[in-house]
Amino acid sequence: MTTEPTRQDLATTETAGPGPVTAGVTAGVTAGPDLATALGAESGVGSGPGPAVRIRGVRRTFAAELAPVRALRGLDLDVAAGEFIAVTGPSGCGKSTLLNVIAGLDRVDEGGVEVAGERVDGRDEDWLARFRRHHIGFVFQFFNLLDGVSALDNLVMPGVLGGMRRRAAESRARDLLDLLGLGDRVSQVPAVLSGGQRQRLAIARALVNRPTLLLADEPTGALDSEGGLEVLELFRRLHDDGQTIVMVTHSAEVASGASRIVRMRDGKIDTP
Ligand SMILES: Nc1ncnc2c1ncn2[C@@H]1O[C@H](COP(=O)(O)OP(=O)(O)OP(=O)(O)O)[C@@H](O)[C@H]1O
Repeated sequence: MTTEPTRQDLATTETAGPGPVTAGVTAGVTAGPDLATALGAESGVGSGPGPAVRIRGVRRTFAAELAPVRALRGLDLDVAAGEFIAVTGPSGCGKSTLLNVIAGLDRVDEGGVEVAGERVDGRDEDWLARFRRHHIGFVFQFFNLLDGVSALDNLVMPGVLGGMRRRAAESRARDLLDLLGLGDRVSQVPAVLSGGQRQRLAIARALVNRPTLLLADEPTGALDSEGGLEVLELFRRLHDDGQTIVMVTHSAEVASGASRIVRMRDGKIDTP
């Protein structure tokens, strides 16, 4: 049976704070004082006094041929607004499922998920699609870019879908491409870009609608070490400018660039 915790259940539980930044890296991404402006006023703010993400008692079990797979087993997690957390843990411990649940891409069987002060679990698909458009930027391991269209249009399309007029979306897209060191690539298709450039393009796309929360599932997993460090450096800049980021990674080096490392084991948080 599914049990629904009330908003009060979620709100009355303790909130974890951000930890120290543990490491720094350098890479060839264009630095710029305008990044905070480009991100916009909504970035990094859980649009309310509470944490950006608040998860309580979440369970998610998948049907499987042999036996049900208990991917999340009563998981609790808080992410403060402006935090950059790295989620690590062995293969199959539930990291991607956790991201999907935060984004409302997967449902929960039990427990509660709040993002930017809004209850996400138990919503219908239309509500979730709208919510994601305004609050969530998702970065995937294999980029998930539109192959047949230019770098610019890869950004303009989600901007227009997010409610911007085409001209405004184009202007925002150009700004982001400039800031992420892709200003000379606007009319190129993803296929001619390097892996690192494709991932930067995917990050730019995720930022178009000024998301409250940037979620990244193994964003450096398909890149060589230089490309991976570039992406990490970019995340650190975004974090410095107030962007809240939850990143899943297998790499200890990449994880050490986050402001807090959260370890998962057997569908739960191992280190709160
Ligand atoms: N849609 C699904 N249907 C069935 N089982 C699933 C589904 N999604 C995930 N699982 C299972 O749930 C468990 C957790 O999967 P998840 O992808 O969240 O783990 P992970 O920690 O991200 O793993 P990895 O590090 O290998 O990517 C795994 O055993 C996986 O096979």
